[in-house]
Amino acid sequence: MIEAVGLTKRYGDKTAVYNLSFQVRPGAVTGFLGPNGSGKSTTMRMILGLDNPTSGSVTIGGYPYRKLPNAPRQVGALLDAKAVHGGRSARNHLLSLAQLSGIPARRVDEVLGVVGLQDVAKKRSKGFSLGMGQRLGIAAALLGDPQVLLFDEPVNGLDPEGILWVRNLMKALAAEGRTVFVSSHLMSEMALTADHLIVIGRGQLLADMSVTDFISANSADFARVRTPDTEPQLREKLAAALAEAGGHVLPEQDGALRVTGLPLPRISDLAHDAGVRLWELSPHQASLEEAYMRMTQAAVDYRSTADQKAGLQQPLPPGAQPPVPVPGQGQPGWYAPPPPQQGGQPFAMAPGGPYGGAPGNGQGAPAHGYGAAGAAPGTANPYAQPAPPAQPAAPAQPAAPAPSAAPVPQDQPTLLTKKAPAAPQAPAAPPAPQQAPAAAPPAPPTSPAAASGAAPAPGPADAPAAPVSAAPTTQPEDAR
Ligand SMILES: Nc1ncnc2c1ncn2[C@@H]1O[C@H](COP(=O)(O)OP(=O)(O)OP(=O)(O)O)[C@@H](O)[C@H]1O
Repeated sequence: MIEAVGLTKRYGDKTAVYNLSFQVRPGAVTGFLGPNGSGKSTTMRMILGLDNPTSGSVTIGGYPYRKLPNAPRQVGALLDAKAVHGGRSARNHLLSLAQLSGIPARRVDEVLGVVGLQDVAKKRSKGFSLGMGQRLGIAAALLGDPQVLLFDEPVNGLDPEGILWVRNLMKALAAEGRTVFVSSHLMSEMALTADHLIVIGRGQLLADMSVTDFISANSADFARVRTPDTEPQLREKLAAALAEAGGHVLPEQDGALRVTGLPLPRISDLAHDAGVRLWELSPHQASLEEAYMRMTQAAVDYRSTADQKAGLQQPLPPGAQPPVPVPGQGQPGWYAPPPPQQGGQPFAMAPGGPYGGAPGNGQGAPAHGYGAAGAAPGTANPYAQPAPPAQPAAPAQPAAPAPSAAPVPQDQPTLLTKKAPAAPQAPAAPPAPQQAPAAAPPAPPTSPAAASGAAPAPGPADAPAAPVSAAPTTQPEDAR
């Protein structure tokens, strides 16, 4: 198990990681998510003893990495696939790492086979493609057959077959009881690979929970309802009935309606009562990408001047007028419904019809769409997954890391409530971390070293380099 307690890292006046506490448990793939510059690599470097924390600590199996007995046999990592001696062949690169750690040469050939590089084992790695380099880095991480594995963006540059292979590899490693900690920006891939998520923003913990809980906590489940394409008036009629009954209704591009706030049986009954035939009525959950975007948007440092939400925005039906952004406020029209506990009220009835009405006023007045006038916020989740236990009270917010930090209110965007963008310069304190709703399982046994009660190894100077592609990155701190 990896355990961070109050982990903080400052580079001069830059706070890269602040007061981070989490556990990464064996037997699961734990995804490590966060926007660019949020501190993921810094955290991984501290886990691997490549950077010293300014304060706090991080241990693997109860030991700081540098004091871990026989660390290269217990921990493998891929931090930077390019950190190899390009003049060496793949095999020689792995062989040199193996020799440093007392790993037998036959293991080199084994891992070359595992990552599919056996045919190019004698080729110099400087001629490798990005994906081949990633495979070599993964081979290095696997070399010591470690119980704990860290991967920083392992699928970067891999082809679809390679991505599938990495996904299956991570899952297989976790299924063997290993601790697998993997960072990625590919949400669709994380949704398929990870069991648990640790999400950070601006160096601070935003969420520590299962993937399922994360999506539920940051989006509402919804229903898709479709009426016969040939009779558009039925769609209008149903939308009005659903809104009247307290539902929140959004048009989808293909003519269907996206409905939150009403359970499926109720939608069916309302359609029946209104004399509207249905071509589709199906339950849906927002994607991890939608939930992640919703959660982290207040903690994004590097944002394109182009509309970064374009692909997530609610598409408008033909002829509908797009919502008009309120100057100085966020873009209306988030695609993912807000989570129920955020009191999401995506739509209120627009005067003048479903797509008409005044531009959003930032308080819930719609620019388009259907909805119940004055629908109660916090409408129950329509698709009735078991409600998670009440979240424990959020811990007191830590002081902002930099003196200039300006607090930004917890972002609770709804489809109509627009958020004020973060102040351009001031690093904002991210929202209070979400805790896993379910009680954390008891901590499984720690790494073999700790479990066996082995005495800590000598100090840092004696710690052998890990047989990992992290090893060559041991440049002096602050050199970047
Ligand atoms: N050696 C260093 N010296 C100064 N600042 C650093 C150093 N290393 C990291 N930082 C800063 O710390 C912050 C966190 O960087 P880090 O690389 O950990 O983020 P990240 O989450 O891994 O980002 P990405 O997703 O883009 O890889 C950034 O603002 C970065 O510029």
